[in-house]
Amino acid sequence: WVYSSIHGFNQAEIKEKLQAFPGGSIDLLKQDSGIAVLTINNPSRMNAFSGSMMLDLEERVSQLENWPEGKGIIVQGAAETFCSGSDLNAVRAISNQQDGMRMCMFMQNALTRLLRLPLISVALVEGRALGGGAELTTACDFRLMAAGSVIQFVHKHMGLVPGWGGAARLVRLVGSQNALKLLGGAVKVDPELGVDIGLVDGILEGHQKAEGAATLLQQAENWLGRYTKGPAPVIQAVKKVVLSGRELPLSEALRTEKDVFGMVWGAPANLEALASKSKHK
Ligand SMILES: CC[C@H](C(=O)O)C(=O)SCCNC(=O)CCNC(=O)[C@H](O)C(C)(C)COP(=O)(O)OP(=O)(O)OC[C@H]1O[C@@H](n2cnc3c(N)ncnc32)[C@H](O)[C@@H]1OP(=O)(O)O
Repeated sequence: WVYSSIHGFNQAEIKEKLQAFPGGSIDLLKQDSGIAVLTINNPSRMNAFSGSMMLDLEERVSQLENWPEGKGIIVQGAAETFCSGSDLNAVRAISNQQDGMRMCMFMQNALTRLLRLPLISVALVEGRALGGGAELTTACDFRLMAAGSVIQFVHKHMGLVPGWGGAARLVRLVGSQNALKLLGGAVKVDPELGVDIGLVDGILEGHQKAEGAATLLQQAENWLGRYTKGPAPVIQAVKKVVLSGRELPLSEALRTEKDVFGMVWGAPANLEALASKSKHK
């Protein structure tokens, strides 16, 4: 949690406020494969985040934090587009300073927890990821884009900067020079540019409803499968050591790595591998 009561954050207050802006949902499907699919679902508003969807997101993240069998997660939008950011109707209604700050802290908490899940996460971007939708993509470990899709931090055009943690994460992903260009120019990032600057990890062909070919979701699952093959405790351990290396100062990251190592050392997957005398040819 980035913000709690010691930062003057009153979660109950903002939850009550957000509840007043209903519409859409965040749908979670946990699969036996250990890969979950999280769908941003508000197609009549290009999957914009209503207030109740922000609450839904936090609830879904809590469910994923308690999923021992989980290994990975794909975040996608419904109806062939990703997410057009905050619902502008809600934004207009809470455009005062106090509510804006509360919403910002709530979403930073939720997206930070999403990124910190012990699961390998992929944003599957089809169509547009705008404003808060672009920020959401940075709260995943990887981004895959369908041909013809766009990620755009449109905040400058709204007289804003990212507030859901998207700027801080973007700098870490693409460096400060590229981040400044993307935010300062509200640049439309297509898949090729995304790959070029290191924001995007793969380009997918086809559509969600592709006939006779792998759907985008199947392609994303195949892509992710390379990294989630193996027992859940080991995959979760991999994510934890990378996360601590990414977020913590070196000494703290090393101590965390020791603790995580302690959890896999002598555990069933380790003993099985030792017994099988495996060769890594
Ligand atoms: C920037 C900070 C903030 C944050 O980080 O919290 C935000 O995210 S603010 C939101 C930023 N996003 C936008 O400003 C998107 C504005 N919308 C568009 O640019 C277009 O609608 C677009 C490009 C997403 C789609 O254009 P297209 O021509 O394909 O479709 P329509 O414009 O007809 O859209 C269909 C329908 O969706 C409604 N819509 C789209 N985005 C939003 C939104 N963010 N909030 C509320 N409603 C949205 C749009 O108004 C249309 O509704 P209709 O009733 O049919 O007019």
